[in-house]
Order: sequence, then C-alpha cells, then structure tokens
Amino acid sequence: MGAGKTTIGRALARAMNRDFLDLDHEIVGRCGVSIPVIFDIEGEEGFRNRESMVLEEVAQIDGIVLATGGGAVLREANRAILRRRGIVIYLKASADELYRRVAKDRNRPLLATPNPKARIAELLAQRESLYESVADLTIETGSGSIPSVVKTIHNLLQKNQE
Ligand SMILES: Nc1ncnc2c1ncn2[C@@H]1O[C@H](COP(=O)(O)OP(=O)(O)O)[C@@H](O)[C@H]1O
Ligand SMILES: O=C(O)C1=C[C@@H](OP(=O)(O)O)[C@@H](O)[C@H](O)C1
Ligand SMILES: [Mg+2]
Repeated sequence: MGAGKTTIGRALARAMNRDFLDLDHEIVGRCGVSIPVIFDIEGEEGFRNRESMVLEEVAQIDGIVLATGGGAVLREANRAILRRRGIVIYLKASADELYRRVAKDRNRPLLATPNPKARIAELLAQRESLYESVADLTIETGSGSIPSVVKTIHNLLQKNQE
C-alpha cells in the first residue's frame, strides 16, 4: 500500500498506449460498494475471495497494464496467475516512505488501526518475500518522482522487448 501501483500503473499504461485496469477498482465496480465497506461486511477473507475471482477474470485480457492491491500476492493461486500471465513489476519502498504516502488515506481498512506505521512495517515484513517471488523487475520508488519511475519502467520494458 502506497508503493504507487495505481498511480504509476495508470501513467505507465498511458505512456505505453495500453489499457489500464486496477484490480481494486474492478472489485468495487462489480459489487457497488467501497473497499472499506467490503471489509466491514465480509471481512478480509470475503475481500480476498472477490480479489481472486476478479484477478482470474481480468487475467484473461491480453496486453493491459494491471495494478493489483498490495495483498493480491498472499494466495498462491493469485501468484501463479501473475507469474504466468504478466511481466510483474514490484514497486519497492521503505515502510517509512509507504506510511508517509498513505497516512491520511481512509480507504485502506488494514491501516485503520491505532498504529498504522507499525502495521505497514509488519505487512511489508510478511509480504516482501512474496513480492520478490513473483517479480520479474524490482523498481525502487523511494526517491524517484512518479514520472521518473514511469520512465524507468517503460525503458526497461522496451529493452526487454529488443
Ligand atoms: N514515486 C512516488 N513518489 C511520491 N509519491 C508517490 C509515488 N508513487 C505514488 N505516490 C503517491 O502515493 C500515494 C499512494 O499511491 P497509490 O498509487 O495509491 O499506491 P498503491 O496503489 O500502491 O497503494 C498517492 O498519493 C500517490 O500520488
Ligand atoms: O495490502 C493490502 O492488503 C490491500 C491493499 C489495497 O490496495 P493498494 O495496495 O492499492 O492500496 C486494497 O487492495 C486493500 O485495502 C488491501
Ligand atoms: Mg492501489
């Protein structure tokens, strides 16, 4: 959360002239309520079930840029889809930087705790090896601006194609 998947994914798609999908946005569109409301009513498990279902569905589409949510890597079935279907880019930043970016955002139910900073560090520690296990490319986003991160990824992908 806060790594820039949604923002950078959208800008990268524009730069590459591809369609962009955000998995959270697709989930919300299908059930008509926000992510916090899904968590409230169905719990994290309910959200993860929806996330897996929608990932399976959008993974059928060729040639798009897809931003997942930060927890999509938690299930092996999701990781298998990502590995099989995409060039996976891990946007990496420190827990402190992630916290700075999302501190004021109320749309991330997992951070609605008394100590969101500690929560981010904990989630990152739990998930880091999963991110690494699916990533084809890892990009440090801690210091680069949004346009410079987009440019770096775009250049790397173009090199990959040559
Ligand atoms: N490289 C960056 N430098 C500074 N701010 C960033 C960067 N990438 C994203 N942000 C900001 O961080 C916040 C969270 O970004 P978002 O794209 O929603 O992340 P994610 O989808 O990974 O949770 C947004 O306000 C966004 O503008
Ligand atoms: O890390 C997570 O478990 C989550 C990240 C969120 O997406 P972003 O990573 O785009 O914030 C969203 O899917 C949900 O709140 C759960
Ligand atoms: Mg996002």
